Amino acid sequence: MTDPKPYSIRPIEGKGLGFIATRSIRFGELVFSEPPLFTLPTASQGLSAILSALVSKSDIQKKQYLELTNYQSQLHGLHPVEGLFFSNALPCGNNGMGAVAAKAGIFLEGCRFNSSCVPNVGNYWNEGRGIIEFWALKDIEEGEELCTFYLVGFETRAARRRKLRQSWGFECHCATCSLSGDALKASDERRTMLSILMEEIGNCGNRPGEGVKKAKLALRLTRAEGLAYPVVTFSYDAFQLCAAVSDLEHAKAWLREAYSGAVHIRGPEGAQHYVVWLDDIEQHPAWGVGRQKMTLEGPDE
Ligand SMILES: C[S@@+](CC[C@H](N)C(=O)[O-])C[C@H]1O[C@@H](n2cnc3c(N)ncnc32)[C@H](O)[C@@H]1O
Repeated sequence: MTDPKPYSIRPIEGKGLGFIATRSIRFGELVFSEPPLFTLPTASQGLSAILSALVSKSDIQKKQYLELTNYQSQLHGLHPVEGLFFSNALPCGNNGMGAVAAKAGIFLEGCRFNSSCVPNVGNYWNEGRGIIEFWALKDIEEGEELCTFYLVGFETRAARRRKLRQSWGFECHCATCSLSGDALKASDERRTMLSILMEEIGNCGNRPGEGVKKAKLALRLTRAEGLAYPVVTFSYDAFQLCAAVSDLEHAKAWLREAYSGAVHIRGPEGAQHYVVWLDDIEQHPAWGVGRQKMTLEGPDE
């Protein structure tokens, strides 16, 4: 029988432990899922709450917790048990929506993912099942390291490296951070532009045509940068702009695009939010809010 896990967790030079693909993994495949050892609400993650959560765990689980990587204690002078929590806890909720998750959890395997600024794996908290899922964000070859992205948003290499150094204590040498010369300049420019576009699209409610054009540019830049997860956000933005001016054909096309992106990076359950509107777009809260009827643009072929 073949090992159902498409990865092994092993030492990676300069990074401690990490995930290595033990076979090729397809874009959109579930790499694995895991229940938390425990979760804690964002508002109550102090030492006593962590100790209370650990008290009911088995000796093996406590040992595994204590064996996780702790860089926060040294960086911020925290008690080891607290440092371990803040070094490893993953957000449980508000997946990719920008807001702070309501809780964070410890996952004895999932906390071993290292970071890359061009991640090939994305984490998704499945609230209904109470598990975290890790989805392949691109085709991955056997032997490749599987990495998530510790940051959110779009920043230049200098800004990303500064944050990763300050918060996680390492210097990032991922494929994007290792670029130099014109290639690095182009990557930094794309990410800076993506950050500007993200804000501008949000302010385009009264200029929907301009907003959709900006979303299309953002999608081209996103793909050029090798990022999968922003496709859903920008497609959904374009959908809402089309829905606001009652452009059914293009609203539908954009919603399909957002749904297909979400299925790949969060699986069918995680994409439900998008599919529920497909047959009933006129019921979406954005439908017709612009009052004026207009015909905008659909996604690029
Ligand atoms: C949540 S842990 C990830 C798993 C960790 N490698 C381990 O052995 O448990 C975060 C730590 O992993 C290391 N790390 C993560 N991504 C890295 C990267 N791209 N390069 C070097 N070290 C990295 C850093 O030490 C960081 O503080």
